[in-house]
Amino acid sequence: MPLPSQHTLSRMVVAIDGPSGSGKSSVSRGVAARLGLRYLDTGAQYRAMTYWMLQNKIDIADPAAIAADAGAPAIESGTDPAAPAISVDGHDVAVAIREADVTGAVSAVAAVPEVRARLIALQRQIIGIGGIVVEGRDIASVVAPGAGAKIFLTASEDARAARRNTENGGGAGTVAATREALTRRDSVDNRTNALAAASGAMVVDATELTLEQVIDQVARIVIHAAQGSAPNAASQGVGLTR
Ligand SMILES: Nc1ncnc2c1ncn2[C@@H]1O[C@H](COP(=O)(O)OP(=O)(O)OP(=O)(O)O)[C@@H](O)[C@H]1O
Ligand SMILES: Nc1ccn([C@H]2C[C@H](O)[C@@H](COP(=O)(O)O)O2)c(=O)n1
Repeated sequence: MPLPSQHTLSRMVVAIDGPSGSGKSSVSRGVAARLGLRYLDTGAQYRAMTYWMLQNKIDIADPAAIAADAGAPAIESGTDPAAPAISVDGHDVAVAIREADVTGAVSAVAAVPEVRARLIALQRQIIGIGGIVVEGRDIASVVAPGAGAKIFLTASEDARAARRNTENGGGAGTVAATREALTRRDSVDNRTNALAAASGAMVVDATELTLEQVIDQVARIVIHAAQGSAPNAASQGVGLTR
């Protein structure tokens, strides 16, 4: 397959949405690295906002309190897929935002409209003229509805829980707990953003695919989109929503 011109790709916005643990970060970074694009993890920004709220003892059960401070933290995201970076008020929080306290609170913070308005504006500023893979929950539907390629990445709950459990170094006994936590977060997140494919998104089911196979499939979709042609969905095991 001929590659599109570098100019076309350099303006491309690739939106990757999907439920928790479906592989958005791993796939987005892999695709961005392969195609020479930037990378933005919007979930990390919601986590960074949540980290700041917890550090500053804001009551996360009180949406008005969260809203009042939504403009306070200075959040900066790096866009190198080889070294994703995130800082709050100048401090590197890449590790801290993955801790259980932030994971347990982030859905409540992300549901506050003032938080979303602030972070969506920041995301659009970073996206700029394009050349970027952006992952989250509302990228194709809200943040960048004009994205040149839209992917809804999914996988079965069992596969997502098993993969996350392996990542956390857990034994087989904790898969059920991981699955429950993941399902609970999806169900709260689903009230803020429907966890469903946006109009025009290609659905990629990663349940039976290796990470490398998913990156191949998504990179192919992006290249086809940049060439202005439709990929052969049937031969790639992907579906297009209209
Ligand atoms: N196709 C795959 N096969 C096997 N493991 C995978 C696959 N895709 C992702 N993984 C692994 O699954 C785990 C979750 O992936 P990742 O963090 O990329 O998901 P995510 O959708 O970004 O999650 P979250 O929304 O919670 O941030 C990681 O350990 C990753 O290496
Ligand atoms: N565009 C986005 C991205 C993320 N969120 C929320 C939902 C998640 O629970 C949380 C953390 O995201 P993750 O790091 O798990 O991908 O942030 C959102 O509402 N919109």
